[in-house]
Parts: sequence; C-alpha cells; structure tokens
Amino acid sequence: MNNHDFGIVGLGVMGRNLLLNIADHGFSVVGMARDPKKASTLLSESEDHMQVSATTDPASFVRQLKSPRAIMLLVPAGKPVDETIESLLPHLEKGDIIVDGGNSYFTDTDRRFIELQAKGIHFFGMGVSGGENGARFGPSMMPGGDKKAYERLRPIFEAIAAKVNGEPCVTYLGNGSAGNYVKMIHNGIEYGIMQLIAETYDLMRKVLGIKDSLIQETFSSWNNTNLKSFLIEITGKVLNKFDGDTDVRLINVISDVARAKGTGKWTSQNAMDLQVPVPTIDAAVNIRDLSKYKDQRRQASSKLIWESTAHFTDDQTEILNTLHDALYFSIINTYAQGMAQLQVASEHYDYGLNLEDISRIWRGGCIIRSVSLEDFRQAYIRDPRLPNLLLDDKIGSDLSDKQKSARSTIKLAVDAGVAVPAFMSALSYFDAYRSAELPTNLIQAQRDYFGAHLYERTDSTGTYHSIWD
Ligand SMILES: NC(=O)C1=CN([C@@H]2O[C@H](COP(=O)(O)OP(=O)(O)OC[C@H]3O[C@@H](n4cnc5c(N)ncnc54)[C@H](OP(=O)(O)O)[C@@H]3O)[C@@H](O)[C@H]2O)C=CC1
Ligand SMILES: O=C(CO)[C@H](O)[C@H](O)COP(=O)(O)O
Repeated sequence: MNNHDFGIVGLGVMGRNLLLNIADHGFSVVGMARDPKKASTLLSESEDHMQVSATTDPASFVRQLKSPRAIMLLVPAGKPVDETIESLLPHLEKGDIIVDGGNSYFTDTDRRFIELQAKGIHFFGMGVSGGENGARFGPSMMPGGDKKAYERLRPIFEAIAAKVNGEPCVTYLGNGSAGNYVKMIHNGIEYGIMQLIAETYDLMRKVLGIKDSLIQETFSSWNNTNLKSFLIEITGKVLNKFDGDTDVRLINVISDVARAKGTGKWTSQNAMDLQVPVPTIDAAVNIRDLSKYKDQRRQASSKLIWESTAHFTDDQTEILNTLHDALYFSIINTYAQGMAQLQVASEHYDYGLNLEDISRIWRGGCIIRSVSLEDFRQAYIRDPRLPNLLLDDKIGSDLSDKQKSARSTIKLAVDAGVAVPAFMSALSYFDAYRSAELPTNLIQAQRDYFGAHLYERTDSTGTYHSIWD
C-alpha cells in the first residue's frame, strides 16, 4: 500500500494528535513510532471515517506514502531530529519533503536544509503551537523556508489549522529557518506571560490575602475582559481543579520547581546576540532557574527576613481592578519585546517576516492567542515596519493610561517583599523605552576613562577620548 497522503514520525503528544487531525479532514495518513505501543495507541484512537495506519519500521513507513512523499517530524529537538532523518534517508527519493514540526533550534534547521538540499530532499521547519488539544482540533502553524514545498502541503495545513473568522492560523512566514525562529519567539512571549500571571496569583494570595475560590473566580472573570486569552482561560481552570486524593485544590500540592525545555532560554540568548532587550522574557527564564534552588530558598526564607509594610486602603474590587490593568499593561509590554525581536531578526537573518501575518496566525490555535493579537495586527497594517508596538499611537496611549496601575502594583509588591521580576521588568522596559535620555552617557564616560574606548558627543560628530585625571 503506497497511497497515504501524509506521514508523521513521533507519535507522542503532538504527532499523534496532529495526525488524527489530518485524518479527520479526509487525508489518509501513516504514523511511525519506535515504540509499538505508541503505534497501536494511534490506531486505537482513530475513528471509523479515518484512513490511518501505523508502523515501527522506517522502510515500511516510507513505502506507504504517495510519491513525492510528505513527512513531518514531531520528535524532541536536537539529536532525535538528526537521528530520525538518518533513519529515513535510505528510503527516500529526490523530491520528497520533510517538515520539522518540533521546537528545533533555528540554526539546526538551516544546517539540515543545506544537508538535505544536497540530497535532493526538500526540508523546512514549521513551528506548531496549541499543545495536545490544538494539535488535535486546530493548531497555529508557522512554516518558513522552502516555499514551493510548503505550497504543495498548504491544503493540508490550511485544512487542519485553527480558524479565526474563517481565516486559517497558518501562513508561509519567510526564508530559511523563519518558521522555527518565529515559534521560538512565540515561546519566549509564552514564558513572559506565564510568569506575569504567576506573579499576579502570588500577589493575590500573599499580599491581598484573597482566598483560593475568589482568586479562581477572578481569573475566570478576567477572561471576559481585554485580558481574554488562552493562558488566562486555563489559569481559571487550573485553579478550579481539586485533587482527588487529598480534596484540596491541586495547585496547592504542586511543587514550585519549574521545568523548561529551553525555547525561552534560546529567545533570551538570541535576543542578547541581536542586542534586542527582552527583559520580561529574561526574568521569566531567571525565575524558572531560581525555582530550582529549593533548599537554598528554604534556608534563605528563615534568614533574610522582611516584615511587610504593605498597606492598602482601596477596597478589594478596586485593588483587583488595578491588578488587572497592571497585568494587561505588562503582558502587552512582553508582546512588544518579542515582536521587536522578530522585527530585528527579520532583517538580520533575511527572513522577510511580515508581522501582520504573524499577529494574524497567532490569534487562534496557539498558546499565546489573545484578543490583543487583533490590535497588534491592526497596528502592523497601519505601519508594517513598526519597530515596536509601543510606538503605535493606539497601543501607546492605551498603555500610558494603564501605567499607573503597574506602578501601584509594583509598589505594593515591594512593600510586601513579594518578588515580581516580570512586572518590574515590563515597567522598566516601558520607562527606559520612553526615555529620550538614559544615563548611559555616564557609562560611555567611564568606559573611556578606564579603557580609552572613546565616546560620541551630543554637540558634534566623530569619536572622542579625554584625559580624565
Ligand atoms: N507538547 C507540546 O505542548 C508541544 C510540543 N512541541 C514540540 O513538538 C515536538 C514533539 O513534542 P511532544 O509530542 O510533546 O513530545 P513527546 O515526548 O510526547 O513525543 C515525542 C515522540 O518522539 C519520539 N522520540 C523520542 N526520542 C526519539 C529519538 N531519539 N528518535 C526518534 N524518535 C524519538 C518518541 O516516540 P518513540 O520513542 O515511540 O519513537 C515520542 O513519542 C518537540 O519538539 C516539542 O518541543 C511543540 C508544541 C507544543
Ligand atoms: O511549544 C510549546 C507550546 O507552545 C511547548 O509546550 C513547550 O515545549 C513548552 O515549553 P517549556 O517546556 O519550556 O515550558
């Protein structure tokens, strides 16, 4: 049998669900897993109307696909991707297409493209977002690279993508590794927003002393405001889950040691390389790292004492409104940082990104989907080369109105001694970005003092050195 339209290697959370989604849309599919149990799980989850087969053998997998073959990889990033490609290569023919749908590092995608091009195999990276449910019922997908190869598979991806107002949340994004790069930034923004939500929850429980049920109700109700988004929605649901064994809210028995697969760290590392500040994403990565020092944090908690001096006179509803606006302000600042990184990266790597397209395909299906994405889309329609969302008149004036809430929230946290690094970094980013003058003239002078590194003057061109003593 060699009649399947599409094949996926890696039948874990993403691969299995994406394959079932594709089959649900009338395409015939084959999956490959090394573990036979995963192959049989795919078959057991497929429905009568679907044409699905599964195998553990690369040769049989490739044989079952129509030529030229369309194969997607959904295996962990790094070595597993190279190993999987190696296992398939002996069975492939020129003209076949491999799509890497995992969270691969973008430079790996560039390398693989060159290696596979030399063998006549089309290869492109396509970030996929939406988790388990998104993969099964409509993800957001971020393809880049080999445009002709993408065009051949476009009908499949458009059919399975999430739809917003009938528009599919997938579009060709740009050259080379653009697809994996854009997904990396998506995840960096995801880290920032998740950290901001976690800090909001911390302020509610530790500073405002709000009981669990009201915290849960508050997040749920915020999903009916301008904060409406997937991450706010699931926060309400997460906080409403009770532990079957202990009858307490599950959140209260989950360890605070946070794990990470690396895409947030990559965003920060690459931002430093490109000299684009993304402080809220950096803060989110830092706190996940700090969370791992549980023993040290325990010791420090009994040594480094601070008695809260926080006091508030506003009633609870008013304080929660302030917190709401502070969170909104900080989330928009986080998107602004990630989008600014995309704008710079687009030039630097010659991706040719269109930020309106990216905002459009992030409106549905993905983890950072939110109602604000439509506002960003409109901002990029007004100015496709907008260097920073904060410079858009509408977004800028909205944030200027909300900044007061961010300031009072941070004051409250500082007085209470509760860490809010993401809130602080978002406000500092905003304040630094809106400063026509920064104190970095002093840094220039110091550099010239100790290292004759030269400085520029505000009143004339050229570079200068002074004898400072
Ligand atoms: N989970 C999520 O929410 C999301 C994940 N992603 C990305 O998608 C990719 C897949 O993630 P996910 O489905 O969650 O991962 P899972 O761990 O659930 O599944 C990955 C599958 O890859 C196979 N695999 C593991 N190691 C190797 C290897 N060395 N060679 C070949 N196959 C291997 C395994 O199957 P077997 O051992 O049977 O071969 C496994 O089932 C990753 O890059 C991830 O970062 C992207 C978006 C969301
Ligand atoms: O890509 C994703 C969502 O968009 C994945 O869920 C991602 O792997 C989560 O990252 P981490 O494990 O580092 O929190």
